[in-house]
Order: sequence, then structure tokens, then C-alpha cells
Amino acid sequence: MKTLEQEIRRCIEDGKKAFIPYIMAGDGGLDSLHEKILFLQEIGVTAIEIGIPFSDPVADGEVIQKAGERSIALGTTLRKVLYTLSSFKEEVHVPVIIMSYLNPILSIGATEFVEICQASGVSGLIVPDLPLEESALLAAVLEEKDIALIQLVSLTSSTERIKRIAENAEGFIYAVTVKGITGIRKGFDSDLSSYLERIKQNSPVPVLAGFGVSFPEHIEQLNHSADGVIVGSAIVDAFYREDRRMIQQLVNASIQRSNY
Ligand SMILES: O=P(O)(O)OC[C@@H](O)[C@@H](O)c1c[nH]c2ccccc12
Repeated sequence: MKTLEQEIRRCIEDGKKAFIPYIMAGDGGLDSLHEKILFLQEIGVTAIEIGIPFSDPVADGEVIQKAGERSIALGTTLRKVLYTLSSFKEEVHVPVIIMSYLNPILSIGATEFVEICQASGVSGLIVPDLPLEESALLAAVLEEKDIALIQLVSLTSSTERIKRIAENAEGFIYAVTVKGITGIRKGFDSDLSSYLERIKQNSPVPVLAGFGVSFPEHIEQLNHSADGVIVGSAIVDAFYREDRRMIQQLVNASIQRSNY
């Protein structure tokens, strides 16, 4: 079992739920990455998802798009993010997940990319435009490495597809909770509990819910069925507004409740 899954399982076995914040690398300058990661680690997150800015972020809503534009304007690249991470990896004790579209990865080359990830202490990868059918491209290089390739399931995935994804799942399954793009939302349209239960029944790895998770109430709601949540836009926005109390509140909504 890879480290990322172990860490999430440890959290669940302690009677808690997993909480994974997403931050945009290089928003506010890459110099700020070190301090942001240490802050998140300090307030008790389970793992940290670090987004690589990309010029054509098809899955992203306005908050993350804008953060990506700010980061690109400051010269952030995938290589620079990984080298920055490697410079303080000894201080980071929570698993780090890199979320990147396929293009920046391919421009480095899959083999070299995975080597640099390993040297930088990365424990997981999310590549939203790499469907399961094409994941061999990275999976082959990752086989002997302690880096999990995280698969996404969507509301429109059939049970058959969920089963196929689950067979190959590593780390956790990312259950996308909206039909659409990332972004802060007031609530969810559909009843997500049966969707999350259906994935859990078929998954050998923990199931975390993400997309649109924006307020403490959302976290409480989703954690009844999911093993934890991923929060992106609300965290990116709070860092941008320097509202760290908000970030703390989101984490608290997750980790202080063990009565599910
Ligand atoms: O921003 P939201 O709606 O909270 O969604 C999580 C998300 O930001 C993060 O996991 C993510 C950002 N960009 C992505 C692209 C695809 C999959 C996932 C992501």
C-alpha cells in the first residue's frame, strides 16, 4: 500500500475524516509555498494538493483560473514548483499531491517528471485530463514508486466504469460531486449520499469527495458518506484574501468531528 493511502487510512482509523486542501502553486510567488504548506500541516490537514498553473485549465472555475493566471504571470512552471518542494521536503510530514494537466508533464517527459517528483517527496498525482484508458502512460513509470496515481469518478460514471476505476485505484478515489467545473458553490443539486455509497461499495481504497465543497456545512454533509473531502477554490480564495481563520474553520469542520 502506498504512503498516501496509509496516511488517509490512519486518519480514518483514528475515527476522523480526511481533509485535503488544494492550493495553487506560485499564487503570491513560489517563495510563499513553503510557509503555506507548513501552515496547513500545522493546522492538521491530512495531505496537501498542489496545483500547477496551466494556460488552458478546462476543469477549473474562475477562482482557480485567476489564481493560475497570477501564478503564470510570476513565472511559475512545473519544474520550478518541484524544485521548490525539494528544497524543504524534510520539513513536510504530510503527503503532497501534485495536480497537473497532462501537457506540462509531457513537456518534461513522463520518466523524468516522475523522477523529479520522487526526489521532491511527492506522494500522489492527479492528472484530470488523463483518463483511465490512457493512464498506462504514467502508471508504467510509477509502478515501483511510492507515488499514487489518483483516479477521478464523476456523477455520470456507470457502476461498471466505477468498478474498472476502482480496480486500478491508488491512494484514494476522487469522487467529483458536481457536473461541471471547480468553484465555490452554495450547495449541491443532487443527493450525493447514494452516489458516494455506490463508489464506496466498489472501492478498495478510501473515497474522498471534491468540487464545490466550500463551507463547513458542506464538509459535515459529505463526511456522512465519504471518507473525507478535498477543498480547492474556498482555500485558494481564503489564502488570496489572507483569511487564515476561514481555512482553520474548514479544517476544524472536518477533523473535530468523529461522531459519524
Ligand atoms: O475548487 P473546488 O471546487 O473546491 O474543487 C477542488 C479542486 O479545486 C482541486 O482538487 C482541483 C483543482 N483543479 C482541478 C482539476 C481537476 C480535478 C481537481 C481539481
